[in-house]
Amino acid sequence: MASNGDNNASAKPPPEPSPLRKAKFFQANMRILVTGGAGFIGSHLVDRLMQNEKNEVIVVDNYFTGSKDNLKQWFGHPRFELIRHDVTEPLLVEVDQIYHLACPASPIFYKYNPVKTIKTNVIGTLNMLGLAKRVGARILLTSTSEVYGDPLIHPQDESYWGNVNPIGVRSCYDEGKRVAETLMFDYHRQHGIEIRIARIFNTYGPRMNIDDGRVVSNFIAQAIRDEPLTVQLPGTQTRSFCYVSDMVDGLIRLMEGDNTGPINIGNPGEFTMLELAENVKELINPDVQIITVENTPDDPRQRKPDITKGKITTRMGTNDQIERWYSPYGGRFP
Ligand SMILES: NC(=O)c1ccc[n+]([C@@H]2O[C@H](COP(=O)([O-])OP(=O)(O)OC[C@H]3O[C@@H](n4cnc5c(N)ncnc54)[C@H](O)[C@@H]3O)[C@@H](O)[C@H]2O)c1
Ligand SMILES: O=c1ccn([C@@H]2O[C@H](COP(=O)(O)OP(=O)(O)O[C@H]3OC[C@@H](O)[C@H](O)[C@H]3O)[C@@H](O)[C@H]2O)c(=O)[nH]1
Repeated sequence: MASNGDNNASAKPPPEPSPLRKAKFFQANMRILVTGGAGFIGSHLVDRLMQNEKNEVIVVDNYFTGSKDNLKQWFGHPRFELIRHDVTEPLLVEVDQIYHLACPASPIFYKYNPVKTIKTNVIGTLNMLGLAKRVGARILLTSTSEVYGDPLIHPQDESYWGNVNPIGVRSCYDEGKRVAETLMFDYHRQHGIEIRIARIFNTYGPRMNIDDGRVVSNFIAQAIRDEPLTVQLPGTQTRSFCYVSDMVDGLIRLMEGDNTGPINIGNPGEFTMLELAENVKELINPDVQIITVENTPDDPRQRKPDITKGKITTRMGTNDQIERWYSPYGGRFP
């Protein structure tokens, strides 16, 4: 009987490992979980992550405000998985990074079921931190400029602790995100979890739901439908709008960098809501009317990010034009 050694003498040598392994920039494959990945920002983030062939992407979403349609380009792709799951329930998947976005973002949606919103922020973030701890993953939370509430300093930098009503109709979201940030830092200090916190400022772009209720999509939808643009009183309140691709750049750079945050990510170009309405009117429908309507309680009167810290960690976008968004989005209107 021939020995194993005799057999091997005529066998081919094993194949060489891929030359990529010896390359200077070789990285092992990365499995990345994106919660809320069927939503507006999440689906753009997934698109960008999928462009890197070393990434496998798992999306979990309960489709409250998101849609499978936002991800249909990835259905059937071998590096992509989509799971219907509510983050208020525990989840076990083996991943290296977690982008934790799951949470309704538009005020009309987060106020619709406030108890669910706070559960999503608190229990959802606890579950994702538990997962990060168990599998040793780095986790990034998409927090918000709303942690500054109705800010008493302007522009807002990360050292400001905010001016938030703890019992108001926006508190389920604002205070929910503040607790989520607390949980992130407690897991970091107590369990050594690698954390990243992005404080996102108002973001706009394609795939915002037409009935989303946020101001940019509202005004553009109204202008296209020839309905009056509804400026909520007083109209002098300000926001600073960031285009979604710049936001995604910032989030990925924050995840890949060394800074835990919190880091403001946004565009410091600041507009009053009246100015925004006039801008949309001029660009889309010069004949449309602008009217003023009642506002909702606790609406922040001014908001503009100080992005000094973010510039070091991420690359901020320029002051984008509405047209840049309007043309790809226009095709989706009825
Ligand atoms: N868009 C902005 O201007 C803005 C500003 C500040 C912070 N953020 C944060 O960024 C994240 C994404 O915002 P967006 O604008 O893409 O909102 P979005 O509403 O379009 O997306 C949120 C996604 O989370 C999903 N989701 C909600 N609750 C869930 C739950 N319990 N379990 C699983 N999935 C759930 C929704 O179905 C949706 O797909 C949110 O965390 C939001 O708080 C957004
Ligand atoms: O039709 C409208 C809608 C809104 N507005 C005004 O536009 C401003 C912006 O309102 P939006 O609903 O777009 O968004 P907000 O800035 O209140 O909250 C937003 O900011 C932080 C994020 O975390 C939230 O997810 C996001 O929705 C508010 O002052 C509001 O009063 C109008 O004037 N007309």
